[in-house]
Amino acid sequence: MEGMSSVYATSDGKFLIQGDVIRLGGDKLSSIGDKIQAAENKKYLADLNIKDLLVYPAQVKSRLKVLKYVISHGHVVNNLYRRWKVSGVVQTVVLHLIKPLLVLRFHLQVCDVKPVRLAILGLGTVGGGALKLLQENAAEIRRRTGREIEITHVGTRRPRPDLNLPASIKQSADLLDIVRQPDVDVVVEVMGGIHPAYEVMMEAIKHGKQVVTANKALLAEHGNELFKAADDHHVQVAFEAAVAGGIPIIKVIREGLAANKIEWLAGIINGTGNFILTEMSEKGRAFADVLKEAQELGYAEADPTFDVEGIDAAHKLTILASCAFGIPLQFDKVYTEGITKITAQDVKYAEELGYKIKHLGIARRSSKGIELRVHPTLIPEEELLANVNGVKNAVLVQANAVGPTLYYGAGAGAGPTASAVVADVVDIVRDIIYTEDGSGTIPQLAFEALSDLHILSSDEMTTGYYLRLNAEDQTGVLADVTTILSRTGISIDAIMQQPRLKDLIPIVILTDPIVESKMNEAIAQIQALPAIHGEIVRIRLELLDN
Ligand SMILES: NC(=O)C1=CN([C@@H]2O[C@H](COP(=O)(O)OP(=O)(O)OC[C@H]3O[C@@H](n4cnc5c(N)ncnc54)[C@H](OP(=O)(O)O)[C@@H]3O)[C@@H](O)[C@H]2O)C=CC1
Ligand SMILES: N[C@@H](CC=O)C(=O)O
Repeated sequence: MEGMSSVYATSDGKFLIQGDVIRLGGDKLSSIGDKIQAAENKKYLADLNIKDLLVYPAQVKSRLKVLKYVISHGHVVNNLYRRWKVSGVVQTVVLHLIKPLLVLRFHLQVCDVKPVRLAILGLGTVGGGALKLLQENAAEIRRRTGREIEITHVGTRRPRPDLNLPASIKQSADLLDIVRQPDVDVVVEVMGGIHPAYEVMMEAIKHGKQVVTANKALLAEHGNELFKAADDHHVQVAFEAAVAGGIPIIKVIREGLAANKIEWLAGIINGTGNFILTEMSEKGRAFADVLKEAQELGYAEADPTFDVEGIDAAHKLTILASCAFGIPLQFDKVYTEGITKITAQDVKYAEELGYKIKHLGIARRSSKGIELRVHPTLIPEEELLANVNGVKNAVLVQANAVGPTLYYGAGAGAGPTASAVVADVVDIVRDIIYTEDGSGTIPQLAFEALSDLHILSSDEMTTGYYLRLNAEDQTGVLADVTTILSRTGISIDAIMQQPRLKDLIPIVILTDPIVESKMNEAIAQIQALPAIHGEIVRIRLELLDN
């Protein structure tokens, strides 16, 4: 038995420890060491009502810690008191339970086996999806957590008889009241928006409830306050669903890549935007028509300008960067550009040069600080990211030990997002079972301490460029343009003259990476040339190769 790390028990009254021994409940303890056979220990163990106990893998390492655990869980012990009519002080009771196990180098946790109770706030695409998933996969989830999950409340703005909810689930529009209820352990906030979501989440945290949310807007803009409040109240705010839908990218960055220094990440992180770009470029469909379909499919935000103007991607990038670099959430410092200005003409020219235009969120660390930017980007057509289409998202992460890794999957929609929401619920149920207060063992934003690294302004960011200008058909114009670029220190990677359009010659130039302030300077000078007409189009370009 020595060195054995885990203790297991079933909740049906039969209790089993792997290895040499053990069975409790109706049966007597048998064939353990001398010490556990001592009359005193035997008495307490034999008297246990095992139905009320679960025993889990070793968590506590010392007798002192065990005592601390017991004291902080007085309510559990009090239940045992009542049920077993045991007299004496709490610590004595539990020490007697624990003593034989310590002798054997096991560690025992005494837990209530009541279901973990959820309140789901918002029953739209994500909330409805989560409800369905919790019902459909209940048995599998129960097998994973070892604990029943029961939905006790749903928060809706209007009654939803169409959902045929069981009578045991209480429905209310008073969200603050729901999160104060004693029969709620975990609040799942999937209604979106800043208000009243912020107030409701704060109230839940103050009442010691664990929180799961898909609300990237709220986290990106008020996450620093919310995570602090959660830390102060020893609860978690879990948010896997807030970034890249069903891709478990938060877990990857926070846990899977924890040994690495992350250098940069670049991702397609808005499903609606990628769906629109794909349908437009592959099927020639109109922007408004595809957006309408994305809304019908449940992909778009309540306000779809968040999707098409890059705000949703900026919210997500804020969260990703915080977890990747250990910095506070700083949505206001993300350079943000959407997809509304991408034209079929630029998509065609980019393709002729061997590039695809994708809407990317990029977070990169350099010696000068951190770049946070969201914008349409030319990327080489052979890059995997260039071939991520429709509602799919993908995030490429460059980290110093593992190198580049790529994560791909559905970025929006009921099923994929519910998958992430329910995975967070599962993690929290496990934490409720295994940790002292359910507050979890992993820092919410991946680092124990956040550092205030400098976030670069857009002027300080460095990237390659695609420029399109319309020039009069005159000798010397191209020479003037290239002279300005070279005087500003910008090196040209490719140059392409297109057939005349309405008396003007479209000229496309690709440049090597250059700091944006220099590019602004060059564009201003080129724009001032008398032979250049209309606004110069600039799209950033990334090779994603370092
Ligand atoms: N859709 C997706 O693919 C994804 C969405 N998310 C995020 O998940 C959250 C929910 O999105 P989604 O499900 O698409 O949104 P929906 O608009 O489909 O659903 C939101 C639900 O919340 C309800 N609601 C809104 N405000 C309140 C309120 N004050 N009181 C009670 N109920 C309220 C709405 O009620 P009513 O029906 O009355 O309007 C609706 O049922 C958002 O934060 C979103 O950004 C994250 C990842 C993917
Ligand atoms: N509107 C969002 C939904 C998921 O986050 C998107 O389209 O990506």
